[in-house]
Amino acid sequence: MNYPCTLAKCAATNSALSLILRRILTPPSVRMSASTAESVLKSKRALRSRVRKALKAMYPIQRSCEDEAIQSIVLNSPWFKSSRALCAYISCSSLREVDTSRILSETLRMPAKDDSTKVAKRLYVPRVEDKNSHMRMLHISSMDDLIANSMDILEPAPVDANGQEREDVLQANDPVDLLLLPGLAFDRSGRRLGRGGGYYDVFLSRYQELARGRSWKQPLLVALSYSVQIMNEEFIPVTPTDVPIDALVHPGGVIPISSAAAERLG
Ligand SMILES: Nc1nc2c(c(=O)[nH]1)N(C=O)[C@@H](CNc1ccc(C(=O)N[C@@H](CCC(=O)O)C(=O)O)cc1)CN2
Ligand SMILES: Nc1ncnc2c1ncn2[C@@H]1O[C@H](COP(=O)(O)OP(=O)(O)OP(=O)(O)O)[C@@H](O)[C@H]1O
Repeated sequence: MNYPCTLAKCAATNSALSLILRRILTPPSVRMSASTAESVLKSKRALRSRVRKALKAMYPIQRSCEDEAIQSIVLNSPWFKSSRALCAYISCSSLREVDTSRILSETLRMPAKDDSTKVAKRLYVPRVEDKNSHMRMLHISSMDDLIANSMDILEPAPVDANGQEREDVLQANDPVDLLLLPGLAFDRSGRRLGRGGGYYDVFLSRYQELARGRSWKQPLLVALSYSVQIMNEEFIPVTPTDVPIDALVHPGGVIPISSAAAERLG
């Protein structure tokens, strides 16, 4: 019996198959030559490892100051206050991600009946479905809806406590107006480097296609970034499938990038 070896072969076959499938499904307009793709992949890997080190080197006090500043900027902004439905990540402190806990609890808090300045919001959070860059955004109504996955990131189970399937944002009747994105590196021109799974890029391109098909306004893509994660322009390597962000929130403020952001962020 040789289970681990068989499993390893299966995994290798699966990943080869998924590469072939991606090749077939990716239109020629977004393909790159094999050698360019390989060199971009290498530079992405090198940059990820550099940023991970920089994040690990941050003093905890610096991190918590930046977490507070970034969350306050989001919570006090008119574009967050007026949003009715959003997707946000559940931050993972061991990955040194910008904390979203205050934003999430504020999003889930129902407005007081006599408070006309706040609107009730619908919240969708990520759930990884498989290793082929497949992630869904599922509706939650409480932080108690979350359990830790194998990567130690909190995520919702597909069904709620009453046995009801959670709503998938791609199946919802109404659009989301805002997405709060994690990542490893960002720049002022809208480039974003993720952790390498392709989960967000695949999800974002699907959501944008859905919004186009339904003639919905595209949601604002806002990334949250510590100071050390902001790179000089053109430094982050990009491939045609990388989805650009609309705005960047860092401890010093908001950087509007796209024209949609300039309009909505003022
Ligand atoms: N909070 C949060 N949730 C998320 C994401 C995310 O980036 N942050 N994702 C966004 O995709 C998806 C999960 N993807 C993930 C991809 C890699 C790792 C991770 O642990 N990466 C390690 C390196 C692992 C390795 O290379 O061996 C790391 O980055 O240090 C975690 C989640 C969905 N949920
Ligand atoms: N829209 C897409 N369709 C098919 N494959 C994609 C798409 N977007 C990304 N990928 C693939 O996913 C893999 C990882 O991509 P990349 O390194 O850009 O991810 P990332 O931006 O670091 O991660 P994430 O998007 O999860 O934050 C690559 O093999 C890439 O080709």
